[in-house]
Amino acid sequence: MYSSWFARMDLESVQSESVHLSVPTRFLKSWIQTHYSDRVLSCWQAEMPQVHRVDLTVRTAMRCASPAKDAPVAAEPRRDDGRAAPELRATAIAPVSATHEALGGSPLDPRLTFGSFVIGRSNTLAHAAARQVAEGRRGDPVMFNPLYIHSGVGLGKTHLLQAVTWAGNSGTERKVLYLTAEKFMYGFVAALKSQTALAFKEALRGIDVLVIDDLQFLQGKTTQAEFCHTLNALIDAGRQVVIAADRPPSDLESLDERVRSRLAGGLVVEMASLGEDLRLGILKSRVTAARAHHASFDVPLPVLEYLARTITHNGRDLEGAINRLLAHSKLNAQPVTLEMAEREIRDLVRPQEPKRIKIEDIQRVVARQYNVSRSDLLSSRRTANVVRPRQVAMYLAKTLTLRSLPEIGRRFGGRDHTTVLHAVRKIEGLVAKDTALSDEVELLKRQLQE
Ligand SMILES: Nc1ncnc2c1ncn2[C@@H]1O[C@H](COP(=O)(O)OP(=O)(O)OP(=O)(O)O)[C@@H](O)[C@H]1O
Repeated sequence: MYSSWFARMDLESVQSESVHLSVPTRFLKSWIQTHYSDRVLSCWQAEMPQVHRVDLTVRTAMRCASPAKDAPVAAEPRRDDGRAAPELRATAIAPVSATHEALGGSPLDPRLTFGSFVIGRSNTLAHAAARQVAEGRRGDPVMFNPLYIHSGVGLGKTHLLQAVTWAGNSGTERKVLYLTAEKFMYGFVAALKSQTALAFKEALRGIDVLVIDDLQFLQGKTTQAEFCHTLNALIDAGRQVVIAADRPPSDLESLDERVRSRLAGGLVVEMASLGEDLRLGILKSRVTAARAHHASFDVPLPVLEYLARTITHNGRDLEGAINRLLAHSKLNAQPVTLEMAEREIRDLVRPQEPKRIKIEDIQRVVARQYNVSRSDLLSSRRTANVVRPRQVAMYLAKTLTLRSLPEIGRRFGGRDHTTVLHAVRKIEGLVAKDTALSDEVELLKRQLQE
């Protein structure tokens, strides 16, 4: 705890009755103020009884500006509208990739650049934040740290993170390292085994931007602790950290509470599912990319519109659909028609995925139904008018979400998992014999699933 919260605290000055301390980030400042201000003051008073106040401020965390300040950061040529030109120049790919590999990063796909990333309503903010990070220069103040992007499967997280890496590494000034969480774990475990863990840590801390993909796969206490230290060390030194995962930080159940709050302390951006316009844009850009190698390949607009309307799931299925049409038209030497498209992509058209229900939604809907407040549900009050709605809400949380009993307990005011289990069993039993309650629960389920 000391090294997480206090190791980077500095003493700025001591006046007669007050002490001035500083920490490198706003997050650390607010955490220490909320959780430790009284203890810090009493520690001072034990040494210097005349001290009555401890002031805590954020000191600017900047690295020394590099002499190569004017060097261009992104090799991607820009259009008037500020977007990058369609493809990263082929000549830029080899050296960037080589630099990245020399740093021990995970492999990069040369197609995943800002140029090929299509912007739509669901990803505008994530894209703008990623772009800002990629264009930052060594020594610039870091605006949001960490930048945390989350979304469901196949909605463009990896694409965006790799785009940051390509663009960031295309200048000579900064080193951007892209690692999947698995590669991070593997790197750390291998370093421990070969007793080079120190060198591994130093190498990580020597980079300007650390990009970690699929954080939900980070496992193991030691690796997590190491990840936490790396995160703290990088952020405190004014370096940028970018993270992607399939859920928000608060839902990363296997991670330590401190890591979760640190992750939530930067900018957290959700990318929602791809809208129809965005799907059409992605399909068009895929066709354009395919035509670079297969000039005769053409997909009429009505076919693209049909695909955008029917393949709603994720970007990977859109890519798969274009690949199939390409393969079919090449192998059979036939033009792409609507009929052929319908036949080829039949299995990619999936039924609508059930809506992902959040525990907060359940608490809100149940509180409204029973005319209590959400804080009543989370409180320790045990009056009948609160106990039953709370049990119903816990029951719904267990049946409508994938959350575990301990996680549900935590989200209901820090209750034990046995309390949740008791509530679930109680409502299950009542629903079986009490039709009024059974109807009520059914109604709540419907409201939540709408
Ligand atoms: N906005 C977009 N513009 C262009 N391509 C996109 C976009 N969003 C997704 N894609 C494409 O969809 C496919 C899946 O995207 P990606 O691998 O980035 O998803 P992900 O969110 O990282 O998925 P996972 O959760 O499985 O890691 C890729 O081929 C990607 O290029």
